[in-house]
Amino acid sequence: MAKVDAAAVTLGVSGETLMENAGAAVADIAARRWRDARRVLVLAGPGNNGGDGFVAARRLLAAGHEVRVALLGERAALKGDAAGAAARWDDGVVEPSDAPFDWAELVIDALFGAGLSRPLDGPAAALVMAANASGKPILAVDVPSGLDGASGRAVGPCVEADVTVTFIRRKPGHLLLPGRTLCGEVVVADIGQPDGALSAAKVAARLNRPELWRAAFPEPRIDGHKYSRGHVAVWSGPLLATGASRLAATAALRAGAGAVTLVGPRPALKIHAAHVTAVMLREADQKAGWAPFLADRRIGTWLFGPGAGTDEEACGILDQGFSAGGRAVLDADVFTIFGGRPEELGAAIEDGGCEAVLTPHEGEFARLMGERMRPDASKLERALAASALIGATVVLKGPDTVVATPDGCASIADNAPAFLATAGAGDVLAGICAGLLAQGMPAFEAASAAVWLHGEAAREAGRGMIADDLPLALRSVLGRLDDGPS
Ligand SMILES: NC(=O)C1=CN([C@@H]2O[C@H](COP(=O)(O)OP(=O)(O)OC[C@H]3O[C@@H](n4cnc5c(N)ncnc54)[C@H](O)[C@@H]3O)[C@@H](O)[C@H]2O)[C@@H](O)CC1
Ligand SMILES: Nc1ncnc2c1ncn2[C@@H]1O[C@H](COP(=O)(O)OP(=O)(O)O)[C@@H](O)[C@H]1O
Ligand SMILES: [K+]
Repeated sequence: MAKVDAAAVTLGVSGETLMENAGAAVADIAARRWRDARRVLVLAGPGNNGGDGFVAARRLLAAGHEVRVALLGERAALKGDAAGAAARWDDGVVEPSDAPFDWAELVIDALFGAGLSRPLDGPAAALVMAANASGKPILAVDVPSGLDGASGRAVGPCVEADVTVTFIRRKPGHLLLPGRTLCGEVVVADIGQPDGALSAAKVAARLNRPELWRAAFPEPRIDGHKYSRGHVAVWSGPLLATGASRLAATAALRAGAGAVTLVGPRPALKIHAAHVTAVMLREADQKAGWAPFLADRRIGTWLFGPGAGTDEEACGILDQGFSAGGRAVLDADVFTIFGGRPEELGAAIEDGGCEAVLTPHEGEFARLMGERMRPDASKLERALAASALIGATVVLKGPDTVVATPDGCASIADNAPAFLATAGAGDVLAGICAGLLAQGMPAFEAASAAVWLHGEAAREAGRGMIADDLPLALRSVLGRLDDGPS
């Protein structure tokens, strides 16, 4: 944002104008969201975030509110645009220890924004804790003070906001946990930045919404047939572990793959046969495994991991997949098989000439990556680093699922409901992803679309859903996608 700011100034919009617009947006949202709040307490910090607070204070006063400003630091020490904004605030300021929380009906947190450089301590920490303890509604400017906007981490005390008004674009910290929960509702305000200012910053991550991947979403063709819609082979678990692969296979079919085959040993197939109809079954003998099938039918996409096991046989089957090349979705047991050896996983993917998508949850990710990640790296940085190291698209799952590619693209999702955390949900996600890859969708778009559809399917199915409900719920989600932008 500092680069965007600087570019805006070069393009003829001054920092003073940006700050005035930022403060005006804050005042406007405060007045609209809390119509009945007459008494507003603004907590202003020593930098430009505090400057935004002074602008908001002046505008709210002009609009008829009673306003008090508690300033952290000396008024005379303010610099640049913040000093200008404070100079246009004609009233006095109070010491942080005198901040009138009992009097206030709304608190505006303009202590620290993008310039936070270390955990809050001393008077800043005390003020944040007092704000949280006050029980009054809090509107945070840019980010809740104490939150690192780049990572979503709060290493020290942090404001727990009801609404956060940020500028120009959401930052990763508004989406990554715990940031998302500390922000409350996030409102993005335009502050008159000139066209072209944003291109000054390399935007690595985007919010996962259909706009991101809709153009690459596969459309069935009138002259198509089932094999032109892609054929997915899913390796089945053994007799007593068939459910996971069956969930994945069903989801791949619902996601639009033309054909899906579960491949595995006969005893397992007998269980599958009692459950599935449209999904095909193919026996693979222990020795030859699925190599002949993958080669014979020119299966373009294969999925391995859910319920697969980690024994010697499973490892052999996985090797055969790599040798077959094509597109691969690797999940679950793959991260145990390659635990602590991500480079070797990368080499196997490269040697096979595969295009791979990996779908670990945090536990599997840690198992796979061992000690390789910096402890303070954000979820976004970790997914990007793993993706670059392994040479595969990485879907790092959770409430804030990140999709990352080796060339540095990323999406962050915010649409999964908390009740999606249920056994088998991950298998369904892997299946949706395979179904989209099989239809020729590029890996980043396919993985991002799969994550979004998965979250929407859970919302559609509603509370009480189980993983088995998700594939069917995809129908109405896909139907809405056809209706246009959501
Ligand atoms: N396009 C933009 O980027 C715009 C940014 N604006 C505002 O400017 C803010 C960024 O301003 P700044 O870069 O001045 O940064 P901040 O105002 O977030 O904070 C910087 C100040 O806080 C001090 N500080 C940092 N961490 C501290 C800690 N833990 N304890 C005590 N003091 C600490 C620094 O020494 C510095 O004085 C944004 O968050 C936003 O609110 C808007 O005014 C206008 C447009
Ligand atoms: N708190 C949460 N809120 C929303 N979605 C979640 C949450 N926790 C996990 N998920 C999602 O639920 C799914 C669980 O997958 P996973 O852990 O692999 O389960 P399983 O192995 O049982 O299939 C993932 O898609 C993950 O992103
Ligand atoms: K703030």
